[in-house]
Order: sequence, then structure tokens, then C-alpha cells
Amino acid sequence: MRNTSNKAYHGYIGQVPGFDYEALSVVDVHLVEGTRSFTELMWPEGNPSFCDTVHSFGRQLRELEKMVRRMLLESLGVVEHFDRQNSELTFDLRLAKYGALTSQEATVALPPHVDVSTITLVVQHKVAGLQVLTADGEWLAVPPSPNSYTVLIGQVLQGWSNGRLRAKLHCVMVGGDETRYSAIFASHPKDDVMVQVPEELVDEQHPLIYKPFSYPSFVNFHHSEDGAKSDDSLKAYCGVQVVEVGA
Ligand SMILES: O=C(O)CCC(=O)C(=O)O
Ligand SMILES: [Fe+2]
Repeated sequence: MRNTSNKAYHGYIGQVPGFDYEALSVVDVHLVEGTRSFTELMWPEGNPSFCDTVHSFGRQLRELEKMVRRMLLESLGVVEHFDRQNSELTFDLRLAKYGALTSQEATVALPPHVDVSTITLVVQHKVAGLQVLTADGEWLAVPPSPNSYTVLIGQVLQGWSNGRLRAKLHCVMVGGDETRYSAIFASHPKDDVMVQVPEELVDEQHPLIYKPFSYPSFVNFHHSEDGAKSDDSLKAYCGVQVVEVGA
């Protein structure tokens, strides 16, 4: 296997019995070196057109991610943290393929989950499947469109915002005889960054919920047995314990 990673679920995923799914990850897709090293891995003889296309896609998605994140920080009144946060983030692109099914009946291809990322942008290529749980508790099927993106808040942004922004539960349902492709672009903190709630987001009404954490350690916990068991892996990993005094 060539596309590997020391972070769980960040390299090639596939060959899972009973699950016709494969995905490849382009790490640091916004950097020339990132797309080049992925291209050289897959095509040692070179593939400049793939490299240029994916790199340009990655850079444009980074601009979209920044635009959305800036709006979110503005709405929380903490936009002064935007530039520093930009310097602390990196961006990966996952290209996923969900195999065609013989039956038309919709089947869960990816069970309900929240992403570990800061922000995820999903583009579905022609075949529908992504569903997002709304605030009213309804599953909303997102129609595929080549020029619209679904923005999902990930657990890192939930943590950094002291729970003001919530990671969105979503899943993928597939059915029918068409292979489904999707591109999943995610921002997340660089390995050496400690994610810390800005002090402006902590006050009496909003006591600190999460202690500082690092992304790779959190991701490893999230995919561990204990992480998989918990309803809220971020809280289980770095949640502040509330001690009731004199109850
Ligand atoms: O394929 C999709 O539409 C979304 C996939 C997803 O949610 C994920 O890989 O985390
Ligand atoms: Fe996801």
C-alpha cells in the first residue's frame, strides 16, 4: 500500500469486507509539495495534468474554507483570531468511491458520524447520498450538484469555539446501480498546534468545556476503542470535569 498515514483513517481506506468503499487522501493538498508527493506516489512516471488540477482544486477550496470560517468567527465576535488560526491549519482532500449496489434499496454506506476536522467541505459528483441531521432532528438529503458544496462543522471547531458551533451529524446512504464519487476537503490543525479556546469565548454563561488538545492525539483517541464507545469523543478526550460542590 502506498497512500499511508500515521493518523487513523488519513491514508488509503478500502478492502473492508462487506463494504464496497475506497478512498485516497491527498495530504497538504493546497501545497505544491503535497499534490506532487501524492502524484509521484500514484504515478512514478508523472501525471502533471492530475497534479495541476488537484492542486488548483485544493487552493480554491482553501479559499472557500477561509471565507466560511471568517464569517463564523465574525459571528462569534472573535475574528481577530482568524490570521493566527489560518497559520495553524492544514488541508487534506479525500477522494472517495462508493461501489454500485445490485439492489435499489437505500443502504447505509457511511453510518451517522461527526467529522474530526475543523471544517469539511463535501462535493458529491452526480450521485446523491449525503444526509445531514437538521436542528429539528430530521435527516435532510443533500442533492448532488457539481458546483455546490456542503459545509460541515467538525469537532475541532466545536472544541475551539467552546461548543458555540456544533459538529454536524451526517451519513451516506447509497442505493442503485451507479457508482458514487465524492470529494471531501477538510481543514485541521497542524500536528504541533495546541487547540485552545479563545478567552473571549469563556465567561460565566459559557464556562470552559474543553481543555487544550492536539489534533493527532485527539484523532487517535477518536478511533480507539474508548473513543468509538463514547457519544462525544471530544468531551471524553478533553472535556472539563464539572465538580458539583455541596449538592
Ligand atoms: O461521501 C460523502 O458525501 C461524505 C463522506 C463523509 O462524510 C466522510 O468521509 O466523512
Ligand atoms: Fe463525514
